[in-house]
Amino acid sequence: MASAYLSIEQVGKSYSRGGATTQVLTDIDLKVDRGEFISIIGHSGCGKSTLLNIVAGLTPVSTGAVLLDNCEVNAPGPDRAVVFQNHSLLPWLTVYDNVRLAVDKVFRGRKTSAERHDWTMHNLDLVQMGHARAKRPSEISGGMKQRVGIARALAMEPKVLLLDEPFGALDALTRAHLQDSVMQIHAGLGNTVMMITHDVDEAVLLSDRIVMMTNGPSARIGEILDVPLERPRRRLDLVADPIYLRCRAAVLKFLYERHRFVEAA
Ligand SMILES: Nc1ncnc2c1ncn2[C@@H]1O[C@H](COP(=O)(O)OP(=O)(O)OP(=O)(O)O)[C@@H](O)[C@H]1O
Repeated sequence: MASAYLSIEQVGKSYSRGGATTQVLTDIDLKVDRGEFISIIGHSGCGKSTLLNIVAGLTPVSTGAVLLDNCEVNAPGPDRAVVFQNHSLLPWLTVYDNVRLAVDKVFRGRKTSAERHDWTMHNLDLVQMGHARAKRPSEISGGMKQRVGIARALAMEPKVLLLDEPFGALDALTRAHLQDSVMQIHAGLGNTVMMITHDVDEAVLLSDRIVMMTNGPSARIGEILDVPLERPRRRLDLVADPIYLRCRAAVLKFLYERHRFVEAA
C-alpha cells in the first residue's frame, strides 16, 4: 500500500509541570493525501493547535511520529508553512518585503533576484494584494494582513499549508471573501491543507474531510467525516444542498450532543 503524503502516527502529547503531567493528545492517527483539504474541529482546549504545531515541527511529540513525504518531522521547515489567526507580519517591512523575505530565504541560490521578485508579485497577486505592495501592515485591514500572510505561506511552496484559525479574527463578510480565495487557490494549485477552525460552515465549505476531536484532556480523533460535495463549491448553492446539510448536521451533532463542551472547574 502506498504511504500517505502526510502521516500522523500514534501521536501523543503530554506536558509536565511541577511533578504533574497532563496528557493533551492520545493516539492520534491520521493520513492525509497530497492535495487534500483537511479541517480539524473540536472544542476549545482539546489540543487542535498542539496537533498543528506538532505537524509544523514547533512542538515535539511525546510519543509517535509525523512523516511528511516519507521524512520524519522534528523541526520547523519551509515545507510546512503556517498561517496563524493573528497575522505575524513584520511591522517595519512593507507588504512586498514581508513576502520577499520568505521568498529569499527559500529560493536564494535557486532563483535569480528578478525571478524572486516575479514570484513575490505572483503570490501577492494570487491573494489580490499586489496593489498594496508598498504599504506597511499598520496601513492595511485585518483581512488584508491575512491575505499577505497566506501569500507569504504560499510563496514558500510548502508541501503542507497549516492554517490555525486563519479567519477567526475577521468579520463575517471578510471571512467569506477569504474563504472563497482559499478555495480558488486550492483549486488552482492543489495544495495539501490542514486547517483548524471553530466554524462548522467553514469546515464543510472548504474541506474534503473534517477531523472531529473529542474533548481533552487526552483528546483523540472522535470521528472523521467525508465531505463529498463537488468542487468548485459556491456558498449560495450549498444553502439548501442535502449533502451540505447532512455534513453540517453531523458535525453539530458530534460537537453539541456527543462531545458537549464542559468548562473545566
Ligand atoms: N506549552 C504548554 N504547556 C502546558 N500546557 C499546554 C501548553 N500548550 C498547550 N497546553 C495545554 O494543552 C491543551 C490544548 O491546548 P491547545 O491550544 O492545543 O487547544 P486548542 O484546541 O487549540 O484550543 P483553542 O480552540 O482554544 O485554541 C490546553 O489544556 C492547554 O492549556
